[in-house]
Amino acid sequence: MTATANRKLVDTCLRVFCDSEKLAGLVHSQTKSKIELRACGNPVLKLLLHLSNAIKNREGDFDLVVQRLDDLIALATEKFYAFPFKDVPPCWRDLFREASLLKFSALAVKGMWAHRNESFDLRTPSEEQMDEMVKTIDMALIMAGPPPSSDGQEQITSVFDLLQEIHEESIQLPKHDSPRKRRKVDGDTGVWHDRFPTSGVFEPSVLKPISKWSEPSFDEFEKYMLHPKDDHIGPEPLVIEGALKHWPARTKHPWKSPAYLLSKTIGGRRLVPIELGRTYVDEGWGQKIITFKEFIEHYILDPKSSALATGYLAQHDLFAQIPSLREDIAIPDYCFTSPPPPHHSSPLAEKHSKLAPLDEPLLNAWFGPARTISPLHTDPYHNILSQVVGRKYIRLYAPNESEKLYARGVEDGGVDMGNTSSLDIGLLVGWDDSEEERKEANERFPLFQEAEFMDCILEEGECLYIPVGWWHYVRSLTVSFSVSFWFN
Ligand SMILES: O=C(O)CCC(=O)C(=O)O
Ligand SMILES: [Fe+2]
Repeated sequence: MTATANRKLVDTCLRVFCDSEKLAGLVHSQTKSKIELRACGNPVLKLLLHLSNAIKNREGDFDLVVQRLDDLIALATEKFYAFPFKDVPPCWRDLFREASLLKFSALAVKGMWAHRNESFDLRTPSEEQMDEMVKTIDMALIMAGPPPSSDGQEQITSVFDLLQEIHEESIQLPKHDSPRKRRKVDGDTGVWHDRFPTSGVFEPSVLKPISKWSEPSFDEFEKYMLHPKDDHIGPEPLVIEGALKHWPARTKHPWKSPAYLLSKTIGGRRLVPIELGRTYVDEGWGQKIITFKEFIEHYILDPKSSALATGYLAQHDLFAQIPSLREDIAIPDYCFTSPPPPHHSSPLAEKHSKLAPLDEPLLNAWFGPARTISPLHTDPYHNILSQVVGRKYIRLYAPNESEKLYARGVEDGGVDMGNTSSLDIGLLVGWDDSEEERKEANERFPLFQEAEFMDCILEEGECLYIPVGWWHYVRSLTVSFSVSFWFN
């Protein structure tokens, strides 16, 4: 019941997020954080403690408390721009996270606790208050990363579960309302569609089809990898049919249904990072963080009329962020086989073979409209790319074709793009641009046409095994949702 969820949520905020001892720990910890935060002035930490007490004791003007917390978040954000993202000193991440959790607490207490006495007014927060709460805590996760302790991570997960519960409770309509009305989430189109459109865009012909195998067993797949046809090349890509049959995402919890995805994301309020622009090597490419609902509404369901750039939720660990979606899928057994070391010798292969073994496969979501393009690149892991919704054209080149594929190098700013090719396959093959442009591009990259490839259209429900180091170019033909499982 919402009342219980409300109570638990407020309790977590007051007991955990506003815990002065935890915040004081930040002040007194012997880490670099302390020194750096001290350098910017102990007042920052004092203010944090002061605001936390104000929330805990429900003293003062909460709007003002939120404003001061916004100032602290802005101070931390400024530092995020002063460093490459991965080098942002932990203290600024800590400040961002703690100030955000306090802001969340202030919003939650304000939205749900009406009186200043010990009894709850069991009020359901308004839509706007829910929007603001979810945004605040999701931004903290995305910008600052999850809290370092597993306790801290569990607390955040349970807060999202409670918010989900409160949301579900709030959309329960009285019995006499029709089910049709229940699904109404979108003001413009009235009702969310029950499934994403299946219409497609231009479809390249498959010229060198990759072999297919229906549900190989664990042993059969391991043998396939260990005893390749050509010893110089090693295991080749393989389309695996039937392996996703039992995934809830393909059966009772259909990811092809926008309404289902929205229901899992607190009514589409969860934030996701989106890549914008044709491909990540194009000029003008960028990223932004938007709500799941905005993404589905503007970039997936209505990509043309919105006149926006293509948006792609690409290479994002959505399942760490939303664990209930993780329950709709299963790591394919194939990821637990022991693949052979790279068969070819190259600096890239050397780098791959030095990577520490993963404890668990790395999961990533790839969700977007028709015509997202992942340019030709390699990854340092084997991959089972699983197609949950829609279809994709995929073209692969063996590692020993690398000289014909014009890998980029270290670019301005020191970013190593050695795993990404300079080639725009769509342009070179003539799918996307004029004949003249195609010719010109081929003159610039004369070896490209000699490179041997294999290709496929990965259909809904199929997986593609991509061996480590193989170049791949991926182009969605319809709305598409794939999950990649990287393993070694
Ligand atoms: O599906 C895509 O767009 C790219 C997938 C990919 O590159 C991968 O899973 O490694
Ligand atoms: Fe990849």
